Amino acid sequence: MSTEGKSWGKKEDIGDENTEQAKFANKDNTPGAMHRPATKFHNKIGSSEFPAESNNRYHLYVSESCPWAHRCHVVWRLKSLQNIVGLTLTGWKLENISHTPPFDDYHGWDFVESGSGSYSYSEPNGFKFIEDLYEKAHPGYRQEWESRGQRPYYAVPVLYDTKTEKIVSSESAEIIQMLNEAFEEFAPTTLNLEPANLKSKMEEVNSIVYPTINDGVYRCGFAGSQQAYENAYKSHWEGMDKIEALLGEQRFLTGEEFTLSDVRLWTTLARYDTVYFSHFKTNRSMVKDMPNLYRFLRDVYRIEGVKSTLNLEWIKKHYYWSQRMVNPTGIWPLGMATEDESYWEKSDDLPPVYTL
Ligand SMILES: N[C@@H](CCC(=O)N[C@@H](CS)C(=O)NCC(=O)O)C(=O)O
Repeated sequence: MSTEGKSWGKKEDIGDENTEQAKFANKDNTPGAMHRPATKFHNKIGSSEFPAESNNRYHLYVSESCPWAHRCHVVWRLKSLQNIVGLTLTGWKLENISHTPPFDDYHGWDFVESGSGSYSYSEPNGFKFIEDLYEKAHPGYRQEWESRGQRPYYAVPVLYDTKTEKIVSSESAEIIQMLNEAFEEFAPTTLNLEPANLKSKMEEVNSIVYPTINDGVYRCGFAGSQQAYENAYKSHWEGMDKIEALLGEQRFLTGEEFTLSDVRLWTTLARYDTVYFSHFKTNRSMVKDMPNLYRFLRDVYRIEGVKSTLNLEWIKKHYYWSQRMVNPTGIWPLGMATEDESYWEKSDDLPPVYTL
């Protein structure tokens, strides 16, 4: 049976903006290669429509399961924006994902069972599903996708403006930059995760990490043909080996300083041994068997605040249960090494980089 064409996304959805998807788009033309659709909203905090303000005018919607959204949660926490930018964690399910119409039963992330963690979260803007947010901010959003025969892309993270009821951005790479710098005048920390002198090095490592690792694991897992999977797997492991070697020479991706690039790598690695190794068939090695990646994983985990953003149970349930095109039974596995605390903390770890 041919599985051709059952992968996610079409090449023409990549968009022509200067976004990550466009810059690092999957160049594989093999039928069945995955092409992540472009996110639609790319406004900036600090513009006349969206001036920097505190008091939760802006609200961040993230899923604890999603690695892109997790980036934002980590930066929000490290920048101590708890009383400045609101936060809602979605539930873990994405129900009724389908690649073929009709898409009527697909509503995206829900707020029925809200996120876990040591502080409480709520959905203050009256949305039941993330679909409600997208439709409120951009009426006709569903229709725009359905008219092209596609499932509406209800991506998280979303940075939402409660005043204008518009989406500022739905692109994690841009949201983490804004969280890092746009609320500086209100933020109780001087931590800068994108120092000017490291920007070009950051871009250099992002250009490896995004296509081969962050999106790379999805290119393996969502491949719709054997050939597309094999191409994605090869490129993924070229990237992993490069980063393993780099982290053998220095503590973080750009040297000794922890930056947004490290956050971006970390949220993928944190899911690796639980999910990607088996569910996405990236199974050459586990992170725990790659000494430098594993050291990095544990090192970042020990930065104060990071641990509280990691919800492994919801990560596991989300992928294995929601992605029925990959795992039709929806059964999630038991017995993960990552569920043991000793996986994350070892006595010979380096001292934490930051204590907030
Ligand atoms: N380029 C986006 C990717 C976000 C993304 O694809 N999020 C997935 C979850 S991992 C999502 O929300 N999917 C919902 C959908 O496909 O409707 C970003 O980095 O923010």
